[in-house]
Amino acid sequence: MSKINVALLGYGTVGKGVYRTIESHQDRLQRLLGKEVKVVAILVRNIDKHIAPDEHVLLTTNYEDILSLPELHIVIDAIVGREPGFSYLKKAIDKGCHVVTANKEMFAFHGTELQALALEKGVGLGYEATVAGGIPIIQTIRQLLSVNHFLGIEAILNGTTNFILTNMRKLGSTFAEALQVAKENGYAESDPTNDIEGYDALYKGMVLSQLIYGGKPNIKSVKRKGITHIQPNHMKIAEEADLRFKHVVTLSKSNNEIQCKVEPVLVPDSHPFYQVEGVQNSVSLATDLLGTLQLQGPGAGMFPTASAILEDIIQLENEHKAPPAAKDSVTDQDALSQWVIFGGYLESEKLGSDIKIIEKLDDTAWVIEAEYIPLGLSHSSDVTIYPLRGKYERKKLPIQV
Ligand SMILES: NC(=O)C1=CN([C@@H]2O[C@H](COP(=O)(O)OP(=O)(O)OC[C@H]3O[C@@H](n4cnc5c(N)ncnc54)[C@H](OP(=O)(O)O)[C@@H]3O)[C@@H](O)[C@H]2O)C=CC1
Ligand SMILES: N[C@@H](CC=O)C(=O)O
Repeated sequence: MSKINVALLGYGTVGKGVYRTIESHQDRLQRLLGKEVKVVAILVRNIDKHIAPDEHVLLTTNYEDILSLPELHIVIDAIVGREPGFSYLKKAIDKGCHVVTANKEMFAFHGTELQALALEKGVGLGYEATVAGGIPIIQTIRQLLSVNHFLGIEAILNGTTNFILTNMRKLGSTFAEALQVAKENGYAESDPTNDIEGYDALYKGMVLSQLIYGGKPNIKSVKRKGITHIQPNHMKIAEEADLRFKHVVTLSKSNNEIQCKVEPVLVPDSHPFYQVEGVQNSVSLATDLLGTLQLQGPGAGMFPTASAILEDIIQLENEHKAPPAAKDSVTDQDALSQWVIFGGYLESEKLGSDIKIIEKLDDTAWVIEAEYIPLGLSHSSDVTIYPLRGKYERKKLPIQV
């Protein structure tokens, strides 16, 4: 069985989650892709902290070792920060690899350039894991965008802050205690300032903005506030009035300007975010046709993030499947098996024995079935041939020519 060779950049919470999921879901992946998916190399920063999970996996701190692998198909970015992630993915795309990233900071700033490069090189680029952890938000928005116009988004996009707010309120934890558990659970960024001061949520908002509005908000005009100043006694008073603190990203566009806010807000028990607890994220998408769609699910952590990355791998592998091998035949219609021929008088000698007449529609129109249309017929000036999509159901008895 042929293989899809994968390199993992980063072997922390996300990298390990991806490795383990590829191992545990190998049979399923093989059924879906018809190929074995194999992690062949892992890049880390500090090699002394790690052991290769398998003797056949190259564990290295040198990206060039990975780029020089002769057979490499997919590079997954699960490292931290804008650089070196951006440069690494550019090199992977240049080499002809598909790339998948979970690195939202890098993608928020360099996503458009990477997408253009991937398009130019004919490779795939997946970034489902950059926003809202395991929620398939990127796919959902892409699908909706084909018909809907987006009026705005309201979302809880950071699992760590929602987890901290929940634990402080429900368990009476201090801020520091709740953050410590979020770190231990693998939810927090390697520098948790990104979570608690709202940078991570802002990066995710930027990724969504680029997808929905084709541009990003002006960073200088974005109101970004974290959760560090929320006082426990304010939480208590709010709770008694059935109000809860939620850290919310709001995205909209008016007068051709994209507005983005990241801030703690209070929601009443009638609001959909009221029950969004712990590491959950929630995204409320307001559209012109569908109305408002609400998605909710785990926003951080090892396996929800691995799920998003694996979804990307499956999708881009299927999108970039090699086309079926060309036949020796002569027209570009040869993948089709049925055609409708209009015009002229169809003579059996013109057709040849490989062509079956399915039905005569009238004196000048015929439904036929064949592997391909012979050149003589397709170049004949008195006939027009249309490929038939789907399977034609015969209405009358077949007619002999
Ligand atoms: N944790 C989560 O729930 C989610 C995280 N993400 C994103 O995924 C990425 C990874 O997150 P996470 O796994 O939590 O982070 P971790 O801190 O757990 O792991 C980061 C890994 O990347 C490696 N690394 C970092 N910088 C470099 C570098 N310059 N060169 C080589 N290796 C490097 C580290 O190596 P070493 O171990 O040697 O230090 C480590 O193995 C981040 O961009 C994050 O924002 C996205 C969605 C969810
Ligand atoms: N630190 C992030 C991880 C996922 O993106 C979060 O808590 O949401």
